[in-house]
Amino acid sequence: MQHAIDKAAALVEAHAYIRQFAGAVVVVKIGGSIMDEPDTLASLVQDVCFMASVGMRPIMVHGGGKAINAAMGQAGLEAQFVQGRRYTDDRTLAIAEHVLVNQINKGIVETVGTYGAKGLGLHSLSSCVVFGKVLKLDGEEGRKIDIGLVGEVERVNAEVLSAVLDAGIIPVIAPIARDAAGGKLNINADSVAGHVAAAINAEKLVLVSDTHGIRRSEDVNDLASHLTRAEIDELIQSGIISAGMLPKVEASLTAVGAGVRKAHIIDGRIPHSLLLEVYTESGIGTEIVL
Ligand SMILES: Nc1ncnc2c1ncn2[C@@H]1O[C@H](COP(=O)(O)OP(=O)(O)O)[C@@H](O)[C@H]1O
Ligand SMILES: CC(=O)N[C@@H](CCC(=O)OP(=O)(O)O)C(=O)O
Repeated sequence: MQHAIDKAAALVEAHAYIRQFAGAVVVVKIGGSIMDEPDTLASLVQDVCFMASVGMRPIMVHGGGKAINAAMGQAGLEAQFVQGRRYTDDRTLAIAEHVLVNQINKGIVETVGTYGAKGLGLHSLSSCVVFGKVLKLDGEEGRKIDIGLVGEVERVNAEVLSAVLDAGIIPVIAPIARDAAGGKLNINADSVAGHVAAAINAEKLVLVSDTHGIRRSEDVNDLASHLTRAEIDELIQSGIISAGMLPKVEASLTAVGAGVRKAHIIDGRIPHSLLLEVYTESGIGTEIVL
């Protein structure tokens, strides 16, 4: 009996948040790091569909770095990353687009359908909503680092996104952008999510990855529940925040800097971590604040 009463209490707790977030846009970025297990991905998509059915307006942005690595390996190419971004030549771009758009995006849209919601893939082979220019990374002594056909976001078509949301459809965005000349650029999916959240004035940005949160030291259990821009800068300088975490903190700061109320990094391997973050009092993961 107590178990049943606890379940009802969880629903009542959720009710307050369901009312608070009615109509609010939340951008959920799904990292390739949690896509190994189809059940984990499906459960996350189910959570997003739940959010839509209780009145939120979720937008999904997905990555797929691990799957691209595997496809590159099969093609005899070695993946190289600089500051969390993949060095991308023509062949790599073609592989990344195929994996991200034809496999992952398509799969997520189909899964949305199985949970009774409607998803629409927005990407380089359909209606693209993300436009970019070539990204040059900052190197030592003011030098710029060229990593090929990698982009940074210049513009997000928020009008198209709003129209899709107004139609009750969940946008599912893949991180291959168009450039001004009609070419394509590979953009880190966290960066895309941060700019999408900023452009559409989202309430929240949630980056779902394979870590309980951001480590503050070498100790894997030393996780931060909150981090400010100054603390993040220090952790980058000391090398504690590195690799794939770099674009996540940058994206979170882009979003909160533009007025998005909350940016979170949560662990998608915890069942229903997304619902726990949005609909309960006990926040999980790391929240990035200004
Ligand atoms: N300070 C840190 N705290 C937590 N994870 C970190 C940190 N610095 C680097 N990382 C790495 O970032 C990874 C997440 O980035 P990434 O592999 O690109 O994930 P995703 O595919 O979800 O975008 C973690 O698994 C971890 O290895
Ligand atoms: C330029 C760049 O790095 N693009 C990423 C796009 C996919 C991505 O970001 O996937 P995750 O979210 O799984 O890391 C890449 O090629 O891996």
